[in-house]
Amino acid sequence: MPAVPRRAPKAGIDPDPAKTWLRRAWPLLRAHRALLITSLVLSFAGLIVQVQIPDLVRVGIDDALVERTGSLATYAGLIAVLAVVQGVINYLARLYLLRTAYELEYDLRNVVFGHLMRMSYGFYDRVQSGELMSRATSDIRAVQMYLTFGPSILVQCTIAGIAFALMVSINPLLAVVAMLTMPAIAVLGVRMRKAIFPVSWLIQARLAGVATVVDENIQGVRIVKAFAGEQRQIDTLAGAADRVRWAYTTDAKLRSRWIPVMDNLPRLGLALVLLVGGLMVLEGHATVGTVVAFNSYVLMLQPPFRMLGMIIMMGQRAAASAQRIYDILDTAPDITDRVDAAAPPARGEVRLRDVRFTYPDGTVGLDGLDLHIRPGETVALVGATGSGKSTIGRLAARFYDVTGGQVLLDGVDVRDYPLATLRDRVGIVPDEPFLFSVSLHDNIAFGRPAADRDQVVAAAVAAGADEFIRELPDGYDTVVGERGYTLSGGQRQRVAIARALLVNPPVLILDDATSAVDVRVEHEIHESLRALMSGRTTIMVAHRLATIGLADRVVLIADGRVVADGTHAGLLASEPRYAQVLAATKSDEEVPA
Ligand SMILES: Nc1ncnc2c1ncn2[C@@H]1O[C@H](COP(=O)(O)OP(=O)(O)OP(=O)(O)O)[C@@H](O)[C@H]1O
Repeated sequence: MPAVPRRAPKAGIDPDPAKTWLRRAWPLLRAHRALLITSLVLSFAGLIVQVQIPDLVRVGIDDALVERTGSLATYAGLIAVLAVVQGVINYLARLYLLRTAYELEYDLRNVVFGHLMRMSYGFYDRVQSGELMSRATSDIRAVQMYLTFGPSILVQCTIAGIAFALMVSINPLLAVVAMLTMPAIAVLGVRMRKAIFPVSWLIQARLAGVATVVDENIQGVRIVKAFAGEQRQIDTLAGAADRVRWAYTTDAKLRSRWIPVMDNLPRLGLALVLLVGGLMVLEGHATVGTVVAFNSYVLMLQPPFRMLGMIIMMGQRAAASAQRIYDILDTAPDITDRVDAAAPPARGEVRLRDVRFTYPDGTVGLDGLDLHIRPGETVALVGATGSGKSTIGRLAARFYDVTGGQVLLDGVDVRDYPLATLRDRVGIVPDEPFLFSVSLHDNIAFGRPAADRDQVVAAAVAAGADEFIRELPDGYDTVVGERGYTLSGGQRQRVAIARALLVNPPVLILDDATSAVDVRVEHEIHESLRALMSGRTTIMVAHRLATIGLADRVVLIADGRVVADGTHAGLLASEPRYAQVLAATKSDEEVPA
């Protein structure tokens, strides 16, 4: 995959959980303060220009129309110029504000994703991916909106102060009359948001529900079809969609009740200004221009008062979203890296010493397991389902840390290796390989992005993948469908083996990695592995006799412990439990000679 040049996040979140959410977000805002302050200053300048316009209209009317002393064209021209200036300033203010918003969002997204990537298997065992997606999108958006639009709305609210000051300087009594409806607007604005807010939350939650149903059914479409579950799943979606419809309708009802009230209050304000202002004009205490200008001010004052409610609700939503984001960021990765530790020369010796391991949910994985695998050995791990075979590989690659005992690689505890070195030395191919929706070349080169085509092909040849890849329309450049579903199970496994081989690890763990490959191909893969990279330690979780036949040594695992160790023939003769496990695998294949 080509490296995309990117900028690192400029700042993160304050790590102190005792601080308020805004204080914790402060470093982010500070990192982008230049942009934000520029935008706010510009926005303020735009407001100053904006409040001048009604005043100019007032002077224009009184001067050019009533007194007939000034030139109408001059006033009209001046107003037009101010409008253009305000337009340009607003354009720039908006541009800077949006840039701040997206820069902040970029940082936040990278910080969250970077943290997610550092989290270990145990974390992903606990959390739900749908929930994480939502945190990574809508929660980040909610925080970003409040951090950038919040200050901007506050600046816009200052227009109320500026306009009021100007009105007082023109006509104090009329200024008070013009402001009369504002407190009502502010109070109703807050009430409206309070009424609508829970419903908008409900809409969000229910939309997420629909997304989960759609997502699961698209991911699991093969199962749905296999069990003819289409109609049932359509009904499930209809139920979820109905809940969204109800929430939207309730929202619409609330809005249609509140919005006309909010829209009509300003008209009451206009009527009051016309009545009181008109009487003052008739009595000679005000000019016609003043009444017209105050009309504009009344309209100009509405939005800030209306937005008060919005900003309060945005703040509440952002606080809840921020808390959910912080919950992720505050979860420290439980697999810690010893970046600067020195690693011994790689030989490929693996030793598990009285290893105990309990999964985060309390399930016992290994229970005092002792195992020594010499460099270059090929060992098959055999055992009933759930006996702990895969767990051994996961602990050797340090996807989890042991709860007791030690896993040693070349005599050094795996916890004392830099993680990158360890993962280079212990290659693992899971039984259900995951392929990315990129080309086969890029899938194979995932662990060595700089590898050239020859190296990729060599790995594919060794994994028995070259032949079928060449037959694909675009060969190695063929882009596989999501999760590699355009390939067969056996083909996906071979690509995954090639991916592990390209890294050329001294210890290779094949976790039932050839289960979907037919016996002949499996044999070929192992033959080429043997020939190509002799001296590699290979640990195979094996269910099939054919796979077991490739091993120098067989280790029988039961209840998280080693119960027997020897050759296939030896165990068959001496260990009844071995024969039982083999019988349970339902394999009727012969061991290759
Ligand atoms: N992520 C996990 N969270 C909780 N328990 C787990 C997890 N993975 C495995 N286990 C449990 O740990 C035990 C050992 O599992 P492991 O996957 O090592 O078995 P296995 O011998 O490889 O089985 P199989 O042959 O079926 O793959 C089982 O009881 C299993 O249910």
